[in-house]
Amino acid sequence: MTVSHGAMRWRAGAARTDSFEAAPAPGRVADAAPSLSPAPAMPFVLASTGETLVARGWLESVAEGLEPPGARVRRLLAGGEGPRLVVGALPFAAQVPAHLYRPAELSRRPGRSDLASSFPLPRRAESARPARWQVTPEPTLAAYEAAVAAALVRMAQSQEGLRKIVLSRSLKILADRPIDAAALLRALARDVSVAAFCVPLPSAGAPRVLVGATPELLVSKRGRDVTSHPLAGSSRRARAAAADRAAAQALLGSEKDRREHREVVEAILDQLAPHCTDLAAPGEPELTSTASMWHLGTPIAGRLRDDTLSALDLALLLHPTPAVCGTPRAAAARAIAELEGYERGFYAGAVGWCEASGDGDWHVAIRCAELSGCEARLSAGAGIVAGSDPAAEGEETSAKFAALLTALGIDEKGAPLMEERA
Ligand SMILES: C=C(O[C@@H]1C=C(C(=O)O)C=C[C@H]1O)C(=O)O
Repeated sequence: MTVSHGAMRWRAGAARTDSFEAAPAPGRVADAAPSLSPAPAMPFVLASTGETLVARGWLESVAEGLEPPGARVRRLLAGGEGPRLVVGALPFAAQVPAHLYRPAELSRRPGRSDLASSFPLPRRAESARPARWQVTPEPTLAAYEAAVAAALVRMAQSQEGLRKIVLSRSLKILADRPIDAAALLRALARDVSVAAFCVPLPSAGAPRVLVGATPELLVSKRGRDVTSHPLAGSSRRARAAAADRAAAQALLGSEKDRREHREVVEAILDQLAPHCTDLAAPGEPELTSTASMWHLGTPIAGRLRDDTLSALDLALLLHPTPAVCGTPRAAAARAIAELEGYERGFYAGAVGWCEASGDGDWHVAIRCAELSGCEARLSAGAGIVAGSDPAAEGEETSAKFAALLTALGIDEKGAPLMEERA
């Protein structure tokens, strides 16, 4: 079988999963469904604490259609050859198509594998790493703070009960050489408290990939057991132990952050309740940390009443939670579209996998960057509620950029970090 799309043609029958050749005749390309993808240049990788999943190659995309994505995935996985699972990414906005595909090869290992040694990802020579970086904030920090102020006014005057809006900003990065997605993934994966991921994205031109390291589990399903671990309420970690502990305690005691957090937990419990028995969450949030951030988190667990909902169905039910959108959802999404001033793409969406059995994991796509050649776009957001301070929310987004920027070896202005210069 040969499937064509964009500028590449991939032979599913070929022994290697990542071989592709030059473009077929133009007429053939025009016929192809827009959601089809050529063989990705990078594998799909999801390295969490529970499992490391690497999916190479590409057999078939989940085509757009009138049926809900969960039903289309079930149909795709009902027959054919290859691993009986789909991998991919859900965008933030409902009007952007999801990117889900069946890979050609699958490797799954329990626990967190060392990506550097376990998986031969392409390596680039030291001399080929970028030396100069240009970082352009989109929007600027000042414009972001003005948007936060506007969001506070909008909530205060809201007729729709608008009480949380998650506003983000982005950094557009241009390097003097192509950015090495595999090196970035390996650097991010050193923080074992996060799920490091790499998702090849559809592209008509240069390969595009979403790379990140998220601390937030949207939903996981094994048999009838469902879990979620929402986060909301954040503080930058400090280098000195005493200051770090103080930052954590201040976060735990913050009424504003607890209110921001409760919005997410209540929304997830409300969405899951009709489908679950034994749905449970602790009444108080817990502290959870990454290498650079403290968050308030709540582990949620339930048991599905019946097993017809897949992990993907559940992800689509919950997404976008108030951790990345707001409450009420529709009004917050409208406010985001009007106030943010850029397209989120797959940032604040979800990345994960779903098998034919319905089991699967979906993680919230934050602390990530879309890479293509010499370019990257990083995004970071913060939940705005009554009592939020625009400057503090701006600083929170800077703190959230730190994981990606550190892994790239630069600061928010594009200057090499001290460790990198040494
Ligand atoms: C939106 C982001 O993070 C989300 C927002 C948080 C907050 O507002 O405190 C915390 C964790 C995430 O749920 C991001 O990292 O870009």
